[in-house]
Amino acid sequence: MVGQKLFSFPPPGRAHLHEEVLQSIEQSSRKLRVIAIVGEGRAGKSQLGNELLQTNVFATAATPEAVTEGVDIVLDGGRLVLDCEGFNNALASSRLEVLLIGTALASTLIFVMDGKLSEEGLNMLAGALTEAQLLEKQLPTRLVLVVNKCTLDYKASALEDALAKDHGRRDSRDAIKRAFPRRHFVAIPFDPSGGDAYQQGLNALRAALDAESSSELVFDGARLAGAIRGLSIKVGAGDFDLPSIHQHIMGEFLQGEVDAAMDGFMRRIPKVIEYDPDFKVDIDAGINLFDAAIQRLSLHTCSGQVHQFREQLQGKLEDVAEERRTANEALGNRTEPWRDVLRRGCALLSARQVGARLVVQRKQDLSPFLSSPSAIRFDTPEPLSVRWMWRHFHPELNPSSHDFAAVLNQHGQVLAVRVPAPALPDGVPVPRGNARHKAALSVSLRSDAWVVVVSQERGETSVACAGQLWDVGSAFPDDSDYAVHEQQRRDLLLKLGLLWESRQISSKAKGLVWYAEEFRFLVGILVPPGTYARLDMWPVLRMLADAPLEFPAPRLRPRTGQSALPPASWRRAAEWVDLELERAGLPVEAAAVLESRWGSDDVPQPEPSVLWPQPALDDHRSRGFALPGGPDNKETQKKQLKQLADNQQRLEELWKMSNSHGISWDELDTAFVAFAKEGKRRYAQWSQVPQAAKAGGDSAKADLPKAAKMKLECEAKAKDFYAQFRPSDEEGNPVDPKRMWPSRVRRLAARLFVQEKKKFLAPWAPGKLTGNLQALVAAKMIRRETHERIYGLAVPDKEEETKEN
Ligand SMILES: Nc1ncnc2c1ncn2[C@@H]1O[C@H](COP(=O)(O)OP(=O)(O)OP(=O)(O)O)[C@@H](O)[C@H]1O
Repeated sequence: MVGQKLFSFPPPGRAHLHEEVLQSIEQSSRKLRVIAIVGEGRAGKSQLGNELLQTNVFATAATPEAVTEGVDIVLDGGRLVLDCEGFNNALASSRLEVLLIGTALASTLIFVMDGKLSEEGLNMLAGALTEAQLLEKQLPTRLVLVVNKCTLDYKASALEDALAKDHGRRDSRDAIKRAFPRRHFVAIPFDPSGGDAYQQGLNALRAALDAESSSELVFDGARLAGAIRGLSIKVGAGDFDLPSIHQHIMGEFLQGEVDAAMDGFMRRIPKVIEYDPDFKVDIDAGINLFDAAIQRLSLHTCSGQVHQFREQLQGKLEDVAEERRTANEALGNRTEPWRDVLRRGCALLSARQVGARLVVQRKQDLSPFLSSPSAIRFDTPEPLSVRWMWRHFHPELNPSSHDFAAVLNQHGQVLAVRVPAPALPDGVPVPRGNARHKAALSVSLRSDAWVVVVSQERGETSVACAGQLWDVGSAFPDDSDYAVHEQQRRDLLLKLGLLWESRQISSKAKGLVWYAEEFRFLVGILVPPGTYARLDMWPVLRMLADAPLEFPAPRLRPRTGQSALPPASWRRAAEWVDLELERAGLPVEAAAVLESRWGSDDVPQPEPSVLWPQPALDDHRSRGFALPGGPDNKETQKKQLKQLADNQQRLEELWKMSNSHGISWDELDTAFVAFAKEGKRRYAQWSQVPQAAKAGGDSAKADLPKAAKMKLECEAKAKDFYAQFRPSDEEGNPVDPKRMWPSRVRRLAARLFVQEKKKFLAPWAPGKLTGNLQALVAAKMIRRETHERIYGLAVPDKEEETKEN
């Protein structure tokens, strides 16, 4: 460890910063406290520095000439020790700059006086603090005042006693007191041999340095290096003053605290993994971290600057909170209410073919568009409502404005109206559609805003973003199911994918949040919230993102309702046959001993007819003949093989002879009757007054058959659906949708009713009886044929075996 020169004063005497030395500070990975040793010339400052570091790093000599010139430094772990040139040696140049540099940078200032606590020394110290502004912006520096080479017997309270004296120069004493609320006094006796008394003095100095060190200003290396550079520029230029230097260093320090609070906050903030309906980000936690640091250092006196950095922190915290909130909302497929208002408004306008253009502000400021003379800017943003949209864009109600755009802020409030669009840039192909579409495209090319356009001619809603314009079809969904069609959805995603690329969003996770957000916005204009939760965009988004996501997709609900019944024969024939063979004790995987001859010339299949081919029966007959597992002795195996060959032959005869064995006429009859009876009962339930209500004769509604009740229900549903698009009448009361669009309501109600009826009577629909009976016959035949296969074989059924023996 050796002392290195940080500042020197080559002729003509301007401060010179040694960059190579500064770099060692800059690269330090630790937080640094700065101990600056300043004071009178030849007072033994370098020697004290050596004693504190317990090694000879700073040059000392018993000469009258100055030994230390400029500022030497030693980096010792978390401590940066500054040994500064003395200021009042008659044999050296007196440079106040050095005193200023030491005072400005110090976390702890060791001020050394030679031999006695002198008035001149106190004045020098106060001289560095005289400016009133400095006192406003003081650094939280500690003072350790050392009288070195002392021959007098000072009390520990000597400094306080001296500061309490009134010599008619209260100013400098007050300055010291206010600048250094934490101060210590140490006297070190004159002793060239370094005896006990000298060592005691040094111990007192070390104790003073260790006391309250937690409330000291600390810098990280890079920030401290930045502060020193700034300082050197000011000192080098010669026009420095302490307040500005302090302000500069203070700024660096506060910036460090802002970053530290930000880091602490980021560690505590909840991670967005799944949608949390109670998601909340408490930005006060981050502010509190900053406030705690300020309080620890008693920095209240520099309130102006602290306030400024506090506000900067608050801004950053709000940005993070907003980003997390958006991510959470995106995961939950939620949307703000205003988007629903916008969607309903567009739906109404497009239904009535009223043209409109709305610019929705996103991150980018839209002020340049609003500065046009025709634009009307609201002092307080107006809330958006369907009624507002209707009145504003209707050409008869508002002839002066309907051709211009209305601009909304991110919260869906109207910022300005009558906003004209800039011309389309050269070279951009003119989109189909009218002037509104061109205007929308042009705004979207110049900002990140979404522009929603309702076409007057076609009554269609389109959205422009980042120079892309696409129709979202009629926002008035005619389909009672509200679903966005698969193709339409793919189109949107594809276009969003292009946008994503064009935005060059670097982080995948951030990109996905953005993506989800855009998607939500777009779909939010198409369909009511809630219904599009099932559009299930996550799989698509994951497919698009080739890198693993930072947060997983929401867990998909496990599939329920899997039927315990054998699968329907006509759909999953092979599975049904497997189950049947297994039930009879025949291993499905075992290699067949005899191949099936079904379908060969010897055993031909029947001609195709209404009932043939039956897939399950065909599959069953095509399976090879296998032996059930049994005792492994040769005698029995031979017997078993013979039996199997007999079984096959017998079964083949059956195939040729009989077309519907295994089921009796009676069984078929019973099945037919059961089907018809159940169907009749179900139909009665649908179309007749319930028996209980007939007997009881209670309220009028209970008397109605299910069909009539359903009719009323469907009508109400249809009305509900159209109610969301209805405008209000002159008094502001919502208009009855049945009066407004009678035929639309009637049509939708009829369609819903037919759907319900189909659902209720589905199992008894025409053709179902044939299907049912066919399945029954096939099942019975397969059962009978399985019995033929295992007849006489040693299936793990002991009784059969004994019978044979
Ligand atoms: N307590 C002490 N008792 C006796 N001698 C001392 C004591 N402290 C320092 N000295 C001696 O004083 C001399 C000057 O010390 P040093 O070189 O450390 O002074 P300095 O303050 O660093 O000088 P400069 O202002 O030139 O940098 C040295 O010879 C040193 O041994």
